[in-house]
Amino acid sequence: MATTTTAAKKQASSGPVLDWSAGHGPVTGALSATTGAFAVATTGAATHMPPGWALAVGAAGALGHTVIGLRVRNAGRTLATHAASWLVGAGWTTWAMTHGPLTWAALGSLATVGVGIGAAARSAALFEEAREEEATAAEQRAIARELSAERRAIAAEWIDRIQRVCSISVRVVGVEQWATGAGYSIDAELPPGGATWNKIAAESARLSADARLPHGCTATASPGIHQGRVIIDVTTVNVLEQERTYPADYGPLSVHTGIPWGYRTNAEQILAYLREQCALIVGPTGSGKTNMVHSILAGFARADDILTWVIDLNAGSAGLPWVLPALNGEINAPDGKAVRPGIDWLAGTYDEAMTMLDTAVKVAKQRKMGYQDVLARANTDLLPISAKIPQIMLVIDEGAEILASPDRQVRKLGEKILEVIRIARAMGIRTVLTALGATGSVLSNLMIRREAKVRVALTGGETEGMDLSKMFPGSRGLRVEQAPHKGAGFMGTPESPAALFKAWRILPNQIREIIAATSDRHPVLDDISAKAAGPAYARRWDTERTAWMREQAATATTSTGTGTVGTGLRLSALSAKEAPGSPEDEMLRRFREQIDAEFGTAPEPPAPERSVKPPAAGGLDLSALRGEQDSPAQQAALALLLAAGPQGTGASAIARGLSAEHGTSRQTVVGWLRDWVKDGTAVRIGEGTKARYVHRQHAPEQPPED
Ligand SMILES: Nc1ncnc2c1ncn2[C@@H]1O[C@H](COP(=O)(O)OP(=O)(O)OP(=O)(O)O)[C@@H](O)[C@H]1O
Repeated sequence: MATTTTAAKKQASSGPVLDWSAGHGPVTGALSATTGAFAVATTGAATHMPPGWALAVGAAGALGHTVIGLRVRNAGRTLATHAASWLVGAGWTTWAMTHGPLTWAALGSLATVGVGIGAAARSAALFEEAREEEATAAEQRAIARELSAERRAIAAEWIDRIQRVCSISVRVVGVEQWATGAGYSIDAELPPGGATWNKIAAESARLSADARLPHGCTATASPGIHQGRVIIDVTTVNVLEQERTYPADYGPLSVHTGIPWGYRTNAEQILAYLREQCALIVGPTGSGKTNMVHSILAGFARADDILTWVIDLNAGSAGLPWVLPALNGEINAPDGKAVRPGIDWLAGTYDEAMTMLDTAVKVAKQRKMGYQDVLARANTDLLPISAKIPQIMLVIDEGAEILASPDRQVRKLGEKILEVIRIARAMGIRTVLTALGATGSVLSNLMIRREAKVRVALTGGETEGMDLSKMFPGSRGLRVEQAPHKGAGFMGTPESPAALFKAWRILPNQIREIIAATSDRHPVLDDISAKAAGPAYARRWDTERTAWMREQAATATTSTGTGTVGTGLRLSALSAKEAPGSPEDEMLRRFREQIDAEFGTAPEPPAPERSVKPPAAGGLDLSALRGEQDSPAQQAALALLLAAGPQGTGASAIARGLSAEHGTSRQTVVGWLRDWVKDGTAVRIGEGTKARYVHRQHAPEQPPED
């Protein structure tokens, strides 16, 4: 109450509040003007107000609106309308006060004034709207003019350049600047007289030099919409030089929509379509192959219709970062649920790899029989892959080396890999093989040539043994020197011709993020397949079958002495010696139970199919070495280690040395080396695939004994 009185007093003392900027439409404006004028006239007449006052208020109103109009940049015409409305209103009020407002003449003329003001205001508003639209259009025209001026300049520059370098007079039809900002494409018409696009393509290097493009940028010509047109893609920023991390969007993917494997020189993603294709990735040591495998596994983990099975006989380094954080319970899901590993199965030993490949063959055969009705209904011979019937992607690190191995045992694995490739395309099992090199023998295999058309060659500056023409038959102008950066190389798929590309850098923290983000997205093996896969699959996380993972972690702990491995994962919990029934055993058992209970990855088998051996004390399954202790092969291996001197050697080199005489597998040698490190015979230097073993006689200093 008090407030209202104060406000009323304030208003009374400061006079009527006039809001000059208050907005009115044509109707409300006219109404407000006429009712206001009528009110002033009747009150003025009743109170004998001098009529000149109304005129003064009108003049002030006209002035006030004009000032505000100018401030908001109204058109002159709008200003005039507003001012005129005030003045006409004021004129009528003055006249009505003199002659009496309550006469038919006064009321009639007021209505006419109202309609007049309304019509004027309406036309002013329309005019104002049109004026605004015109201003926006003019602004857009200016931007477009600026853009097309830039495009016209590019077109003129390249018409001259192509004339100068290739002696061809083209007519540029369009210039498209890439949204990524890494360059532009020119669409040009070739002159009549038989000029072809490849004439320009052949001069790519000279055109790039003439355009003064930065190193690593290219001008590449390709066919246009018909044979008389050419598209020239010009990169102006060398994105292959930059380190780009795996995109932070971990949204769902599908085998049908393609899985991004990296990016092209125009910074656009390149997708691998693997429903029917297998893939081959070649990269020498240090080229960024392991990193690329991780970014591939990231894509597979994001898909809701892919189960990833990994074989990595090289101490499981490709797969472990996708399993251990979940296995160790290091990642907490927000809802407290168990987190599933980022891959569905990891084989790090020969036996486990064989089991996995046998299972894949069984699944493929069972799917062929069990899904006859589904195939008939969908009228296809390609099993319709979905989250309910997932695709199995077998990723085999250094799989090409397995195929080309001289070792008889390893070759058996190779034969199984080829069998999977041969029989399982239609049934949704495909492979990704990596290779250190040795592609000649692998690519001469008809099965690989035919089925693995998604190909990657990571060069990382390595020129030795890189035969790009074998990897990408039919593509010209690919030179290893074009991709000198780690993680960069060439990629070609049936959909996208071989060209430069780079894999994203992916670090352990992103792997952990992806494991967490995708945990409840992974599909479950369909019942028909799970039945075929049996206990071999259902028990894949059993203690004795994952013992090697713990051993791997323990070895890494011993060698670094810090409780962490190169991947940055905390493995100290696994480094302790365990006996059956130890906390680690218990943890693994609980992990498996949780996985099965939460996700029902497979039906619980009645009894294990394989003979399950209890893990030896210390958590190591040494069965592979039983009967081989101090065998001639082992003695020969020790001799090779000694002969390697302070430089040391690795498991592969020793296995190669033994292959002719003993045919020992690399995996067996890995086991021996591991034992020798434990009992102090050898010292391990370096990490992961760079690890070397030096005989203690040559070791620079003995590791401290605890
Ligand atoms: N896509 C990439 N972008 C930037 N740097 C990369 C990329 N990939 C790899 N690197 C760099 O190269 C190094 C080697 O990568 P990676 O371990 O993947 O190679 P590799 O071929 O598997 O070698 P090795 O067999 O010796 O382990 C990495 O530590 C990283 O510094």
